[in-house]
Amino acid sequence: MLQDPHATRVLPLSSPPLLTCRDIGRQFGEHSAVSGLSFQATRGEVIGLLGPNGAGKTTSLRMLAGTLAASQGELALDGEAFDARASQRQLNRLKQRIGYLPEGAPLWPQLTVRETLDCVAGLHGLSRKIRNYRLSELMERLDIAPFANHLCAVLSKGYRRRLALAMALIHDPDILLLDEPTDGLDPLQKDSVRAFIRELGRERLIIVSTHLLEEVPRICDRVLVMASGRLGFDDTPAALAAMSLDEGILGGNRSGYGAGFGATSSLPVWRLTLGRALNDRELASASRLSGVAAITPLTQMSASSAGALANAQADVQDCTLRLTGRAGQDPRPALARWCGQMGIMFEECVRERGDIETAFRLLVMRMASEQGQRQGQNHGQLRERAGHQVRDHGQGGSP
Ligand SMILES: Nc1ncnc2c1ncn2[C@@H]1O[C@H](COP(=O)(O)OP(=O)(O)OP(=O)(O)O)[C@@H](O)[C@H]1O
Repeated sequence: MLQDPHATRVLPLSSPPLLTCRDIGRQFGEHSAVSGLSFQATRGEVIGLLGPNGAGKTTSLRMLAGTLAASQGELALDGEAFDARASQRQLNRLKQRIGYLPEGAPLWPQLTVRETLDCVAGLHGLSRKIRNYRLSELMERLDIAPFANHLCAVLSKGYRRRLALAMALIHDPDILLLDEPTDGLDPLQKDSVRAFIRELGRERLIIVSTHLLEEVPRICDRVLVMASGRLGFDDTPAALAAMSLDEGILGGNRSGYGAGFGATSSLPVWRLTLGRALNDRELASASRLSGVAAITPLTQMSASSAGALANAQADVQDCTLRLTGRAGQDPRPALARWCGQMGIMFEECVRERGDIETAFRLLVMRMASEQGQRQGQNHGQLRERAGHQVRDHGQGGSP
């Protein structure tokens, strides 16, 4: 679903939020890097944080990790304030519950892998016994044990990333904030780290910022999409992928027959191939069949959507249609019968689940255009206000 910027996702009563983020924002001088970020999250969730370059992902993670103060809004961990309202002592205690893997995490080049982890564990105040146990466990799990006595200065990029992940995990935090955790890893290690993240996510809250969209359905059960510092989407990876099937996402011209357009992302969709193209009367008739919410020849989709979906739909023919079912209903039996009566070959009907890359592109384009409109309105209001001031000034100054 598209995010109402003022709404906070409501969690079931059985799972109280571990993290509450209410309207937080961060300004750098005049520039607003993040604004109005609101969401709640709980233990057991692995959340993907997506967005184009400069969207505000790292700034958000830094605020959640407590390494960057928010300029506005409220943050809470288990209901306890984790922001300017809290004392330094409270903040330090709560920070112990968070593990943060920053982008390009710095390492001490003159320390070995083991010394680095030992040092970080010491900073977290872990006892010698727990320290040794955690160290061996993490080095084994992240496949860095063979490099335990190597200096950080000589580690390859992938091994640096694995060590940085071990550093974020050494104190067994409840919340893990990972900024591009698989960056620089080879394909096998990517798979292994993704499996590890899923495993860790069973008992923790994990927020992962990534540009690797194929990673999202594999490790995340929820996705937040940001653009220009704002949150624009908060739902499951499947719901995001399904948005690529929703022609209405760009707010373009809808040429479908029947109801349901603009809300298709939550409805089942099929790609239907018939023996011949349908004329307008036939399309109207098919759209009234039981279980059909909408039926549209793919070639009639709006130019903007067709352009954005060009890769997936380069070969569309007039006899290929998008069939959208009503919620909880299967439109195929009625449609197959209707085709039989009309003497039209019902060639193929394939369920479409959408693709996350197309959906992401469409969503970000839409968010950018909404942002442009907002800025246009703001400029308009500013111009209007300036006009009033000039007029007021003129009136006040006239004799
Ligand atoms: N310390 C800073 N001082 C000034 N501007 C900053 C600072 N940190 C971030 N910004 C700006 O805030 C915006 C958001 O940056 P941020 O790094 O959070 O984006 P991002 O989504 O993580 O981007 P990327 O995907 O490229 O890593 C950018 O315009 C960036 O230039």
